[in-house]
Amino acid sequence: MNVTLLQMRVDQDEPVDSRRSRAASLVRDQAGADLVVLPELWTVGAFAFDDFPAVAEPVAPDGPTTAAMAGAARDAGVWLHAGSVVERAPGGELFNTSLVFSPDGALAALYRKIHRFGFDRGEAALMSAGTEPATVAFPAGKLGLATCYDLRFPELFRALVDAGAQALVVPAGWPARRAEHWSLLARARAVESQCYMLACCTAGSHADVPQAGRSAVIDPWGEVVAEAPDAEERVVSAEIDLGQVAEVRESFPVLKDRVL
Ligand SMILES: O=C(O)CCC(=O)C(=O)O
Repeated sequence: MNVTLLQMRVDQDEPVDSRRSRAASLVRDQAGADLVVLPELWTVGAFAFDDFPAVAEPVAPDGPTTAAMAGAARDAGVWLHAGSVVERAPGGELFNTSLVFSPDGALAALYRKIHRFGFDRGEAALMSAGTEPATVAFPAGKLGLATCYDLRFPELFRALVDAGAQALVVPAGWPARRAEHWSLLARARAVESQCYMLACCTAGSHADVPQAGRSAVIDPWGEVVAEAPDAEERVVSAEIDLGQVAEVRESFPVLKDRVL
């Protein structure tokens, strides 16, 4: 199957509405792919905390990002992991919520980021934490969902493996300053989970935080199959075979030796 990561530029001088249209058109350009992935909080920028309340939107058919991404998935005929949005939940709280659409434009899954970044500031102060790990089954296999800072918490990935994930999808707005951590942890989670890793980060710079880019497709042996070389806007595509997950787990059965 073909997977395509859209490493979009998120710069604060581009209005949110025009970036939303641009994202929809980038997705439409990927007709023929099986799965397309966008980064974390690409509408506003993961570090543009001051703007979160103003862009917060419901996950509802008429929410602007839900509507645009459902339409783009349908037009392109692809499974779309639409990265994440600042969700305003019915009770008023904000969540960092990832959305997955099927090729008919239906919302197939949502995942509210469990580990919020910022310690006692930024996202951690403004947003509520999700509580449920999430997977989504699609024709080729099962995706496990996580978001950015979640990558630092291997226990979440163990839960996703136990739930049957064969590919882990991690949208991010990871800062360039810790780009080595991003690449290292993405590979580590692929190796320890014996899963594909689809790690899609933003490009550009917003709120004075240059982004890491370096989006990557990593196989269950930890080999990098495709990777953006930098933090420019890039389309990263790869052919993957989810059957390799079972092969790697059978030929090198470390997951069977888990004790805890
Ligand atoms: O863990 C990190 O270094 C970055 C995490 C982050 O930027 C985020 O979760 O938005």
